[in-house]
Amino acid sequence: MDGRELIRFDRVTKRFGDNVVLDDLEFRVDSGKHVTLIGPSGSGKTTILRLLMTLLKPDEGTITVGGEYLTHEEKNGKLVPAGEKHIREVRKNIGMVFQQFNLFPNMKVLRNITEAPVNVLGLSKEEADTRARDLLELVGLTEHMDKYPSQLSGGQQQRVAIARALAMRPQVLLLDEVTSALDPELVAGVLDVLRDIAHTTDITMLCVTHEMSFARDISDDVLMFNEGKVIESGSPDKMFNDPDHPRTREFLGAVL
Ligand SMILES: Nc1ncnc2c1ncn2[C@@H]1O[C@H](COP(=O)(O)OP(=O)(O)OP(=O)(O)O)[C@@H](O)[C@H]1O
Repeated sequence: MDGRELIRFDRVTKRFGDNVVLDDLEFRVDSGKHVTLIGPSGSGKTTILRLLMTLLKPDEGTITVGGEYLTHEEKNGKLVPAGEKHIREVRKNIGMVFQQFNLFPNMKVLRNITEAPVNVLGLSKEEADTRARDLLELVGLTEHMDKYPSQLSGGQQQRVAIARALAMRPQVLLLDEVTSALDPELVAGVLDVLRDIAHTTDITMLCVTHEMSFARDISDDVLMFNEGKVIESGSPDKMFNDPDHPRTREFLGAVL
């Protein structure tokens, strides 16, 4: 599966009013790769993840995931705006973990994880339960499956959110600053789980983070964003030790 293009942004422009957030943006992510997006606040990193989740639409350009257009579909050889059904199908391939864990507060941990596999993928309750139990083991929360989210720490809630995203077996996992709402002592536990997933599964990851040592550990590629464009990309070794672009050097000098 490695080496095949999974995500493609083709000349994508996104504006909010006069603010051009993404400017004719081109980039690709191959299947199985772990890519980290870095760059100053406001450079458009979260906007990219939100476009992939179809929470936003580009003003210009196209985005494909697994060769399928996200916001368009082909009908009679023509590209037309995608219908709800098409968007739902493409979205099944994409999991996202947000800064705020966004768990269902009225459901116990196990049910938080089984809900979408049952309702969206049509798994039986037993199949979804087995899948959820395996994932709870992976994130180290087996003994908490009968609790409500409010009975867990923020770090534990975030690990449930990771398990919930993985339960859909997405091709790509989007991670948006997943530790930035956590107390410092809870960050390591969440990053350890994500390192484990990055190193033991073939899931594609697209990650926005300020945790540079984590980015170094898991990334195949690091993309530096500035003013809506990728101004430099490369291996973590290259990007963190010897970046070419002055703006990258300046940014990393400020955050490392
Ligand atoms: N819904 C929105 N309406 C208007 N402007 C928005 C909206 N969402 C984002 N923006 C603007 O788009 C720009 C890029 O935001 P984005 O959140 O993608 O940046 P970012 O690189 O993720 O920043 P950070 O590191 O601070 O999270 C910012 O100027 C932001 O104010």
